[in-house]
Amino acid sequence: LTSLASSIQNFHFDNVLMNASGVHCMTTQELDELYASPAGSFVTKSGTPNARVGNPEPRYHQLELGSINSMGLPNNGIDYYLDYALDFQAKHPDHPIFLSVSGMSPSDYTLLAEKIQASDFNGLTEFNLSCPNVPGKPQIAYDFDTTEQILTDLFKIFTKPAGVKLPPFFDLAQFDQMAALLNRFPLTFINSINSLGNGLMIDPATDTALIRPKGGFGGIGGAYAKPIALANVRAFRQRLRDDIAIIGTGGVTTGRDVYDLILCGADMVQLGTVLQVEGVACFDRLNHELEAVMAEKGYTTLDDFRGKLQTIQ
Ligand SMILES: O=C1NC(=O)NC(C(=O)O)N1
Repeated sequence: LTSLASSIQNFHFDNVLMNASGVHCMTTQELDELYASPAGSFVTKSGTPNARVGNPEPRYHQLELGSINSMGLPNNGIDYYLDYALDFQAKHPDHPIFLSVSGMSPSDYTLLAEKIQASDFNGLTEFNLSCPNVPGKPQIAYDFDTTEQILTDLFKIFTKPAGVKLPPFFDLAQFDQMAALLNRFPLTFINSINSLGNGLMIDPATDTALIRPKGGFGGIGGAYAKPIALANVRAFRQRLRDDIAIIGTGGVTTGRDVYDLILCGADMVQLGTVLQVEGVACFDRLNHELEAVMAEKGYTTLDDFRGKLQTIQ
């Protein structure tokens, strides 16, 4: 699979696995480790206009079937990640990477876009429209009007490869509405899904919420998220323009889960909770497990089965 070429438009990645923003990507050291790993590419922690401390701890907890987090966008600021990206691309011109950015208000997205547009960054930019964990702030992409405004303002000035990180949707009319909106913009990709917003889990010994922020409310990731991730990838693949690539994120713990996201239409696959739990060893394990599933089916490339989910006739 390492020779596998999966492309997002003009970009070619030597394999489809990469980290999900927020996991193993806060510091230059963690980003360097991702480059040194078998991951095909990597994405930075969402950079905000100014560095942020984020929410009070405990703000992350591993669960039996996944994770809960209410980090609150702690990050070193957009300049830190942009500086890293510019230095990285000078050293590794043939290894395109993703810069994730998040605004604290709609106007922040234009500010972030202007900064990246003015820079020499030539990778892909992921505009995070779905953080569920900043107290008082909504998951932007649940508000269609605000999303339309942000994308309209953004694409007036941004001409580099861009995508949006979406929250999970749970209603077919919302898939229709969001896809119709996204199809109006020159997006290179969408990334679906972000964590399942505002879940709650309990410490059985103390009858207390597991994490401190927001009375214990946080985004759910891991195996719990798989059915929702599959449905969102499938629904957007069925509705989006063919030239908009889809990064599938959510619920991956085995190579079969990677296979299933690709079967639903994913061009690349991001790993969150499994990378947090297992570390960079998960990339080799999952690539080998994916290879085994493909071999079992007689497939040699992802194009043999991408988007070919069958339905019961
Ligand atoms: O977009 C995000 N999704 C999450 O699940 N957590 C982080 C965060 O809280 O920073 N952001």
